[in-house]
Amino acid sequence: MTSNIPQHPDFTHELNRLDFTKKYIDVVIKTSSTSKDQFKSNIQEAFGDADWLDSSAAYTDILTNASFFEMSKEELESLELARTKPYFARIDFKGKDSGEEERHYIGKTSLYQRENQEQIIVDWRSPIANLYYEGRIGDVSYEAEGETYSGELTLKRQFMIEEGSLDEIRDIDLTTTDELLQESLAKSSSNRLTEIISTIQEEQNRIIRADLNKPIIVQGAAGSGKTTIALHRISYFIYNYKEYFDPRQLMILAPSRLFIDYISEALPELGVEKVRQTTFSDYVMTCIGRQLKLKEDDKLIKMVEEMDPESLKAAKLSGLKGSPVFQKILQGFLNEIYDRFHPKEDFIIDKYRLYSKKKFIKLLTDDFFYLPLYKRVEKLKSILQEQVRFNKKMMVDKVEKFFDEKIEKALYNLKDAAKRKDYVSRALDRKQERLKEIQTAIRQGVPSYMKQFEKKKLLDYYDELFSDPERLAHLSGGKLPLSEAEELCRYTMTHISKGKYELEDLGLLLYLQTELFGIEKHHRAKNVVIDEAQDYSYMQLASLKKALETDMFTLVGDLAQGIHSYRGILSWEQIQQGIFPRATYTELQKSYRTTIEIMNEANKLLSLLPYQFPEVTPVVRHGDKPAFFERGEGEELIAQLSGKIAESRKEKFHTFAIICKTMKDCLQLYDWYEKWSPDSAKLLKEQESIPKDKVVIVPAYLAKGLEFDVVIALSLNEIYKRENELDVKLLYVVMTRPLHRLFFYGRTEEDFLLSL
Ligand SMILES: Nc1ncnc2c1ncn2[C@@H]1O[C@H](COP(=O)(O)OP(=O)(O)OP(=O)(O)O)[C@@H](O)[C@H]1O
Repeated sequence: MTSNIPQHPDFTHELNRLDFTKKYIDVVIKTSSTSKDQFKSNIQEAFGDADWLDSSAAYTDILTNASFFEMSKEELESLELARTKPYFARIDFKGKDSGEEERHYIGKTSLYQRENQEQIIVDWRSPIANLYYEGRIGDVSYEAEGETYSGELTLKRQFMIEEGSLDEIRDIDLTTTDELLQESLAKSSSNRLTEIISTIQEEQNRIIRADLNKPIIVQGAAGSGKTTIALHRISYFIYNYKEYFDPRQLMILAPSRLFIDYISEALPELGVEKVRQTTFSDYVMTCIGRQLKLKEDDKLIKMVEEMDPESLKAAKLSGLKGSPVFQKILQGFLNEIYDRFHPKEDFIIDKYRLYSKKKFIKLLTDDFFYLPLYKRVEKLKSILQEQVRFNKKMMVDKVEKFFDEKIEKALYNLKDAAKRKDYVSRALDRKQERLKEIQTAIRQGVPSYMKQFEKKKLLDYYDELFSDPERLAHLSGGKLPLSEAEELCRYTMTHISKGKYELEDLGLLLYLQTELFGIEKHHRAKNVVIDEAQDYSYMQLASLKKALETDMFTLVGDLAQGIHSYRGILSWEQIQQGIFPRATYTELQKSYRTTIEIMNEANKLLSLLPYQFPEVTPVVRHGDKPAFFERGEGEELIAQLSGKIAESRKEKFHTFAIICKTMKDCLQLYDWYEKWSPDSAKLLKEQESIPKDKVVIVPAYLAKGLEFDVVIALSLNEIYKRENELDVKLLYVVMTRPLHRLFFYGRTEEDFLLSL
């Protein structure tokens, strides 16, 4: 790698190029906000004093071929964002066939010179930009629109551009060991996901650009960039499919609203702000069309705080509702419901058989089976209505004809006038009666036939499912013992009878909703990204796939951080085999977030977990070793913490979190903060945004997925126990949150399973 700045021989050339690009962007922005007639004078104004361009062909081109600008609002917005840093890299590629050397400047968005269609900036998501991420100097190839282009990569150059001015140029070979990455990682966090487009690594790039028509499962170590990659993959997807998909058809499922808030700032930068962002529970409620009261999800908290056997039991029971056995149970349950929709009689109106039950059942179980049950029934109802409409005239005509003929005959045959009159009058009455009868039969035929079918609501069916343990055990085909079924029914009925549901119920409700009533089309996303996927249960994922009618999922997660594993995923294999057989499985073991010293400590915890993952490899970046301090109480502790934070602020760190094992400890600490250092800390509860200027106090289970410059792991009343898997996972989460510094404050090192 060379980095001789600013003496780099091309520095002036690149400076001019940057100047040209910036001015061109200005013209584009200005022109589109004024009018096309203004274009020429804008150009002259912008480039008038640029003597380096005077003689260049590009300048003449611009002036002579001024053409109409058509930019969408989105294009314009991204161009405005790109003004201060139009590109970050350049690659030179010499095509084998053409033999010509092409220069490509890679940035966040593309920009064409409208006059000659030459690219001024190439989008990072374009096929050729892949060479920047994957290619090394020498022979390379890339694919675009099904064709392979071979050639030689002769230059790979990075630009350090800040606020529109070129600071430095570096020619590199591999992106993996570049200084740009080191510098980017060394920066302090502003609590938000940072921009990584210029430093995306090869293994990450492969996931971002992996086949967009296939699901992908990523097991990634803490800090390996899962969240970041997931967002970039969406951005890549949008770029590639912008003509086919509206971004609103894509969906990000985040673990909490707090997390959505955390990622939301990164979204517009990537052009993915229109993507639907929601949580699993909000999404299910949208699909079922009603707001359910959710039982407080306190199982994890109780398990952590009290270790009480009741919570353990509850967790186990709820966990069952997420396990694959429930797919079997639900399918059996649905089959029983379907059977109840087999009519007992043919559809007869008056004495006419308009539709046979056999045909009805065939349509129900065969031709229309692709539809949700109640939609099938609706369809059948309209078929019957159609039959009635079609035969109505015939039925009425027949009655009329019958009586008219009778009357005619009487008029002709009966000689006695009085008798004839009497007969005719009775026949006319009878005719009216029959016509009335038949009209009523016509009107009521369909509704009364349909009455034989139940009309229940989703929640009624859910009640039904958990009201009979014997049936539940039977439906499981022996996989759920009766004793467990009894416990599960009792447990579930206790809360649903009060109108309250727990997260574990939602997956099953979504499944039933899909099969019985269907999901409205506009709620169905075409492509779904799930972050922290390890916390999803098998049934949640199976239901989502069914509801969305697609397997186009990007699942990213880390089993080592699976603190909800009582209900979550135990192995990716099971998910791949059972739900996403087309999925590609990838592992990321490199961690970008934290320093070697911190990662080495966190890695020690992995050996206490039952997974066979290799140790996480931190990207080479050093920092201070994590340190332990014996803590004081009350005012003394607050003084200790404030001192440490002030010290860190001097090191130019901006974001600080004190992470306790439990909310109880957090509350205690927050109390002390309020008393001894009011207004300097913020206690983070679910669904709040993260303040940038305060020290954040947060329990471990809520800190998952977040990152801070400096993390203080604090133990007041709660310690982490080696023998408890959940404790180890929680501590692992805590220790992998910091970017730069990690401190422990407690009574003894062993309380944090440390031997520093
Ligand atoms: N290629 C990269 N270049 C620069 N920074 C990167 C790169 N990859 C990841 N990072 C940074 O590493 C940090 C961790 O990324 P991210 O939060 O996406 O990881 P994660 O795998 O989701 O972590 P966790 O499992 O802890 O939630 C972020 O600060 C991110 O900006």
